[in-house]
Amino acid sequence: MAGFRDLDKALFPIKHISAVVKLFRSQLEDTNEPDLALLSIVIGLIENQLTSRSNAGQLIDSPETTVLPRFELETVENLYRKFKIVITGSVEPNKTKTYATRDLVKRVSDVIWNSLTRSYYKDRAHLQSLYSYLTGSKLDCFGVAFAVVAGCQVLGYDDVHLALSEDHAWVVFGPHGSETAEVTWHGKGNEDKRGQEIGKLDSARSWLYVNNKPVVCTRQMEVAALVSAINPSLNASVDATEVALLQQELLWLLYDLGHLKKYPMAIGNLGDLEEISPKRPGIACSALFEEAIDAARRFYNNQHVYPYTYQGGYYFRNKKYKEAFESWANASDVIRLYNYSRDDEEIYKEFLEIANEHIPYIMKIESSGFEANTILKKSECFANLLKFYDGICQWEEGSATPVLHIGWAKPLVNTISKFDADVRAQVHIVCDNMEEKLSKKNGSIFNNNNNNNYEKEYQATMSKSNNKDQTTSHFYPTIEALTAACSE
Ligand SMILES: CC1(C)CN=C(N2CCN(c3ncnc4sc(CCF)cc34)CC2)S1
Repeated sequence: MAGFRDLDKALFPIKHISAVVKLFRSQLEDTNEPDLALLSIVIGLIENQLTSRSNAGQLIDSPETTVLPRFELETVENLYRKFKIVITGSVEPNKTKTYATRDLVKRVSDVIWNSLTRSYYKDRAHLQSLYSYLTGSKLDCFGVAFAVVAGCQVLGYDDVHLALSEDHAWVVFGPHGSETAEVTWHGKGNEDKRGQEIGKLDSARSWLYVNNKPVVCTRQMEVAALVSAINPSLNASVDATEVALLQQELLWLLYDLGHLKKYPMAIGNLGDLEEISPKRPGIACSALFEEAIDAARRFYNNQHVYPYTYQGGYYFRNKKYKEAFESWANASDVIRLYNYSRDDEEIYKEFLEIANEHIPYIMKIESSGFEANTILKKSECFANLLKFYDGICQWEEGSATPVLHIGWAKPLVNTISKFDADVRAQVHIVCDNMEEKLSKKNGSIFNNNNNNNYEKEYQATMSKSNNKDQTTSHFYPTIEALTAACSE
């Protein structure tokens, strides 16, 4: 581990954002073991100081001139030392340079777990860093997983790494990261599974474990995870701009060093920040959302949903409704292969908001009669809408827990009825991929899909369906399910 070196200490007392970027740069460039505990304490200290005081609205213009309250070296050193003592006081360091064991990982998780405050509001903001852990004995579920990895780094286990799905975090360890272990809890009222292997049971088919295509972090990607977890919010509606600027600068540093290449959500986070306040001429935020999608397609066999909802949300906010429908149809194309389980509430809420808030809002605007080239005349919009709803129907099929209810069907029927018959008639539905559909029933879909055939399949489909005069949409035979839902 790089440790807290004299050249890092020389940057203190920290008064500007640029000094924090320098600290991160030296940790990321000078060593292949950036010190997770040090960086998490520094970021947590800054975030907590700047989001607890009422200093909203300070004029921010650049990383060099934005004045931060002084962050003293001594404060950071004391917390850093405290973390080392908490960890090495309970678990013996790895003197023999061996791989971590399941027992070791579980013991580090127990040290963190048993030192947390008995009961507190787990979803509160600013509970993700070691600063929160060391000063308030509180961590959120991501923060516990991160703290376990930072603890294993302190003990000298460089094989223990953070594994991230779109709504959960765990660790990998052992030769080539071949072992997995739960180290934190997930969701409300669920018994934690700490110490157990990942996704051996039916949970393997839930979105929560992304069909065993998690983002497995390097140390540098673990730094990207702590930077992504920075939460600039002062309250529900106001952000501390200097914290948002710091997060954006650090994400660009990680991007430029190549550490976001396999981390779609971090690229998406940077895209969201760039939409609000562009810092990098030449890289539009829309290009970042596309980059996140490409990374998910290339490295995670297109099993992640969020890259498409980052992009769909961007198009929606910018009134590009035709493009938003396409992104949301692609998001639905991912979820359809999963089985919905009780652990998947977060993505359920995401699709519910798109289907029952965003799409009805767009329909209202587009049918107000003042839109010249309204999307209601575009067959590809209708096709993408059907594909969006069809994917959700397929998600439900074969799942123990139902997804759709009458609350979904009303906006759905209302939306479809807004398209004229002649527009609907232009959509030719080709029912193919029957074998893919059937194999989902008996669970084999996740086996042959593991050979990452998404890229080949994607290219083949794209080359086939580029005829201009009509919209040929590749659907799966659940249009019946869809129309049945409509007639309810
Ligand atoms: C399109 C969206 C609704 C916008 N923000 C989204 N996210 C915000 C940032 N998120 C994340 N960003 C970076 N890394 C991670 S790891 C993780 C699972 C818990 F550990 C979540 C997450 C989660 C997803 S998805």
